[in-house]
Amino acid sequence: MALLEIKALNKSYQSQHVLTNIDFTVETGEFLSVIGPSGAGKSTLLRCINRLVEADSGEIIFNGENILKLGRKSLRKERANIGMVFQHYNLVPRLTVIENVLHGRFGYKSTLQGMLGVFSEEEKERAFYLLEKLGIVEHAYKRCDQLSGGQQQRVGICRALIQDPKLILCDEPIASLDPHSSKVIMDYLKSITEELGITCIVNLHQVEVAQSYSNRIIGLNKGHLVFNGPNRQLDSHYIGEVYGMDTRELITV
Ligand SMILES: Nc1ncnc2c1ncn2[C@@H]1O[C@H](COP(=O)(O)OP(=O)(O)OP(=O)(O)O)[C@@H](O)[C@H]1O
Repeated sequence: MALLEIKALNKSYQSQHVLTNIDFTVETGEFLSVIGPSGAGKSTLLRCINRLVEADSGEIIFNGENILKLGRKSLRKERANIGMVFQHYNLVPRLTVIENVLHGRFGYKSTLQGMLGVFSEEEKERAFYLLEKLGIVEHAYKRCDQLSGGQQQRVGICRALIQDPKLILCDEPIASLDPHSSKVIMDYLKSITEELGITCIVNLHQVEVAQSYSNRIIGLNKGHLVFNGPNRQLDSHYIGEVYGMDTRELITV
């Protein structure tokens, strides 16, 4: 059974169709990129999956449950299985790295435990292990606003991983980073998928990054799914379909 199955998903804002009849499935362990021009609906698609944005119709079957039908309590439980990595990191800048990572456990805590910052020794050990794995353990007690963008994004990935998720949604995780930091982040995301068996869906602006890291690519154009295939199949014809222009033009953009 697929880990995630999206069926006839629709989303509009006011009268504007942002996602139209989207269908695709994601298997466990896949590294899937979503590409498309600005405004194509990539972020909206990702946010519908964990219901940060409410879809209008369709089904999102994750882990055997239709996410769109879940009540508040079951949604909270299922969301713990879905980590999210954001373009602008979404960390609490005045808190330390380790505190930000532990925030990833909030989905498993009562409100009071969360407010009091009650974490087990096991959770703290896991947080240090992940920081070590992502090469930033020496910054554990620094405030997050003292770190570079690439380091903050690694904190964001640790926060997602400590949830122990089955799926990680990454919304343009490298859009604010320089080429070197972007490579470091993409390499980490890829190795996480391979080593921990976590499925990754990554929104990307850069076609060549999608081609070199993904098993499969999905292309959106104006809210329509216009490509869904293995990365090697995304040739200049399909790139033109996704970006809605002559690909010779794309090379000069
Ligand atoms: N909260 C909102 N209210 C109204 N319209 C919105 C809202 N969020 C997004 N949109 C519109 O929906 C469309 C798709 O936006 P979305 O952010 O999903 O695209 P995207 O492909 O992620 O774009 P980008 O690559 O520029 O981030 C855009 O036209 C956008 O203006």
